[in-house]
Amino acid sequence: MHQVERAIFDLRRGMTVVVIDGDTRVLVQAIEGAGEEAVSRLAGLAGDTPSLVLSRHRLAVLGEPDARRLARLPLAEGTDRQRLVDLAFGLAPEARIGREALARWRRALEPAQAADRAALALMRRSLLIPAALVARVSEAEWSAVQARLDDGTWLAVRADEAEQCLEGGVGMLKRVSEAQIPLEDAFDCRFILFREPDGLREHVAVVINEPGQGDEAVPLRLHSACLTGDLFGSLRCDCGEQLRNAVADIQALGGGVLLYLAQEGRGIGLANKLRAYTLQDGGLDTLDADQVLGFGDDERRYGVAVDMLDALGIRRVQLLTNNPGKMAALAEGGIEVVERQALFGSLNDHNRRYLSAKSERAGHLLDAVFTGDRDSTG
Ligand SMILES: Nc1nc2c(ncn2[C@@H]2O[C@H](COP(=O)(O)OP(=O)(O)OP(=O)(O)O)[C@@H](O)[C@H]2O)c(=O)[nH]1
Ligand SMILES: [Zn+2]
Repeated sequence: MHQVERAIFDLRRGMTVVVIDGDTRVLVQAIEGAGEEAVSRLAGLAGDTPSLVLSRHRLAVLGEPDARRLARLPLAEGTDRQRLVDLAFGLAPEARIGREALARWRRALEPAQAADRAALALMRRSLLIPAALVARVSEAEWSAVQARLDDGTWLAVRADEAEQCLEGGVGMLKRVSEAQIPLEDAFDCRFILFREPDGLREHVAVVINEPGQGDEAVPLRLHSACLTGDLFGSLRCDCGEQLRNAVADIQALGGGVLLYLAQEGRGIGLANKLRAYTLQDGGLDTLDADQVLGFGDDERRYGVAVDMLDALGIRRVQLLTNNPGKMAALAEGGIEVVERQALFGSLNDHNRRYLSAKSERAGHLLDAVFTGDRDSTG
């Protein structure tokens, strides 16, 4: 897996990576940051016309009615950067590209192969826009490509290994360091840092009052990182308030655990969350904005949370959340969710639309926020 992690750094820097699947060798480049000449440059290096690998969410935005899987869109020679953006993550593709032309693009779609799936997995793990420029290396160009691999200019990764990178080595989380950190609302707190084996993400368990000694369900909060809300008190969401309320609630319950998970922007990363905010300012809601960028409603996975609970010896929990998806994910991971306790922030003019989309479209249990009955639990 070592090569995969290095490939992620290369892709984030805008470099080309080679994905190998048996006899198929594919040059891969992130769409984000691709220059004006990216398509013709990659065509020259590979000796073949590049394609664009798009997620099923983005394909649905392009009007593909039956988009269940990712697919590969062969690009015309000389496709410029603006057209790449129009296809990969731009707003209103039909208006930009034209109805007929877009239908032609859709008819040209080809099923994705292992190297294409690998390319998209690498983009997601890299927290880049989930679209990849790919080009099959021709026989004629293979020796030139091989020379760049041999001299260390480029890296090669195996498609099957790259495809697995989204799992991030679940089950191999490293417990790295810890310290006592008294908080305003909970004096006896221990912060324990866990690192994913590929070194890309770190998560923190905040253990309040050393719970989990008996059979009692442990009060637990899973909190996904939100830099803007947690740190700056952004009014666009309710995260900062939820974070502080969770600490106070766990303290009031006698102690428990807060897992602070590196899942910024429901797993799409801060760069993409800021892009999504700008799309929301143009009229989209929180879910549609993510879809325009090629993401699903919620890109989070909770395997690391289950691993952290395992490391802390916690099997039964009282979960502080309004999100049924978190309860289901823990149950799937073998953690018994004995009870749920609601946890609210305040409603304001800036987060009303965000919270109503979560309530109406994503099934979050937020009725009490809108009726003002903030004490209710479910
Ligand atoms: N993509 C995206 N992410 C957002 C937006 N607003 C907030 N977030 C992220 O949404 C996540 C919210 O995390 P949580 O509060 O733990 O989870 P939740 O799904 O709201 O569920 P509960 O709070 O447990 O009820 C954080 O990662 C935020 O960064 C948005 O408009 N778009
Ligand atoms: Zn937030």
